Amino acid sequence: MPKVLISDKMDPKAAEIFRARGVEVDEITGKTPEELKAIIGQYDGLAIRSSTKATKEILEAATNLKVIGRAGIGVDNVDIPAASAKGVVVMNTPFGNSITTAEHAIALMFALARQLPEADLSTQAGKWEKNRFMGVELTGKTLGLIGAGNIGSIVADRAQGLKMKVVAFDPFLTPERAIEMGVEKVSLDDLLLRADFITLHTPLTDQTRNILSAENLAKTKRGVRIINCARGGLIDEAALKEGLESGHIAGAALDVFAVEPAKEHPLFGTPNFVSTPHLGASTTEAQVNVAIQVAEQMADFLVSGGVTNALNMPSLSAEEAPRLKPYMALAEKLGSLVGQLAHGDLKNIAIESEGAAAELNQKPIVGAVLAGLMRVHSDTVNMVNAPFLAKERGLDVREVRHDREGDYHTMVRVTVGTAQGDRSVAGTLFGNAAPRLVELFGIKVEADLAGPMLYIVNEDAPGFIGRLGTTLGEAGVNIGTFHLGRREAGGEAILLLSVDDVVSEALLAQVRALPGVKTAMALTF
Ligand SMILES: NC(=O)C1=CN([C@@H]2O[C@H](COP(=O)(O)OP(=O)(O)OC[C@H]3O[C@@H](n4cnc5c(N)ncnc54)[C@H](O)[C@@H]3O)[C@@H](O)[C@H]2O)C=CC1
Ligand SMILES: O=C(O)C(=O)COP(=O)(O)O
Repeated sequence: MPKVLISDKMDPKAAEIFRARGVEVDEITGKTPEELKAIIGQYDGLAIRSSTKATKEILEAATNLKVIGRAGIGVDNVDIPAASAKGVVVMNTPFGNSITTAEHAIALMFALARQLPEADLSTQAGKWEKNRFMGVELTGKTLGLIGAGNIGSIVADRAQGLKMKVVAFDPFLTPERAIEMGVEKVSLDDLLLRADFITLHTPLTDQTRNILSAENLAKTKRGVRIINCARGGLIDEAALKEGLESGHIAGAALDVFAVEPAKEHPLFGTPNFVSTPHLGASTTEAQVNVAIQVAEQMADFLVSGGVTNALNMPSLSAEEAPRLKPYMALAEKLGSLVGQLAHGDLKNIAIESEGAAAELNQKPIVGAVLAGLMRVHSDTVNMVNAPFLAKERGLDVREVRHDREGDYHTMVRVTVGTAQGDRSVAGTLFGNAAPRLVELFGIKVEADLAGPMLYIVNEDAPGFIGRLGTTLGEAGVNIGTFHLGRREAGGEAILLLSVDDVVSEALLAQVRALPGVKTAMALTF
């Protein structure tokens, strides 16, 4: 039974769902990194919010871990490259708390416009300072949106309801989407110059870190009010404090800080500064949403291999997973075969499907081919990290789905571009289940790809098979299966033998020395 650790406070629905789906679950929150490291090895899944940091060190200790589920959106607390390198799927719940977070940004905007926290404090202190708190209207003001994704677009919609003009800076925002959202797409400089309020809604990445730097804050309009419900680290906090103190910035509201928990902070006590302790996602509705979603997604993956909302792997529904499983085995074997046979740098790879295979989700098939191919270079490659490694190596990957009916009811073909030209292998499923190689470099063969194998290209001539059998027999190598293919009689022949033990280099040298042998290689599957 798979076992999951919930290491951050989560709605009880998550544990309920895990148990109902046959997943064992422990809820242990508040552990230090050292304590987490000591126990993580027992778990197949780790369910987190923003407090747990899934660092490289934690991942190294996570010897059984298959999936990390983030009950929320931001995954900057997960070392995704390290997880990918270890073949751990990382999932989030991209929509469950977006309305709630957008509403928090709007709430903070009002808090700044009308100085609500200070007014509340003063009133409850019995001061009745009616003349101290002079606010500003939102109607007619310009809201500068940095990041116009899910949350940013909900904020834009609500702000338009408040009759604000919204300008947005987001390099990935298309002009069409900007029109649909009713916002004006602008440059960052333009936004800084024009916005009365600025709200941040980007993930924390190398590109967004310090996006409101001291230099950029200096470009803002005098009297600007700034809201950050995205991530600490997007704003230079020291420069923000200076701006508030000089009066250039009329107000700032932070829900997030560069270092959390922020129990002490230079900004605390600064005039016109409002803060909340990372409450953006903290509503009953959002927490129920993300708890249900993360548990369903993780259980799908651990129980049936379904993949939803993964950040480092293509999606695969729980219904598709069983049908795709034999195809993934076939794809991986074909990838492995070309990886072992093709020499030198591969520049491109095409994965073609026809018949029943063409009707399936191609992404997992492509992922499995790449995993097979890349595993030749590294043991730690799997479906999760293979596409990243392929990209890193500059491999151009193409997927093609054919409508045509071929010789087989289902077929997957893998073609790699090598210095010697294109090399292609193809396979089918017997009985919709058993992977079988049917074509190797243009020659029809029929072979299982399993265990240690010997691959030989030779000139088709009488007596060769006998001599090969004797050589292997004398070396004590037992032949399991024997597959022969040739282009034409007397031409080039291909032999694929499954053998009981890995063929040694010394024996390979003997095989290569047999008359007519052009190539001899040991393969493993
Ligand atoms: N305070 C809280 O409790 C919560 C905070 N968040 C934070 O909000 C962030 C945004 O969430 P979503 O809108 O759902 O994400 P999203 O992925 O839908 O949108 C992010 C947007 O940022 C844009 N972006 C990326 N790089 C950019 C750059 N260099 N400059 C400008 N824009 C850039 C993207 O194009 C995208 O449109 C999350 O990554 C998370 O860190 C999310 C939920 C709760
Ligand atoms: O979903 C997000 O990105 C959040 O920042 C919410 O964080 P939390 O789950 O409340 O710790």
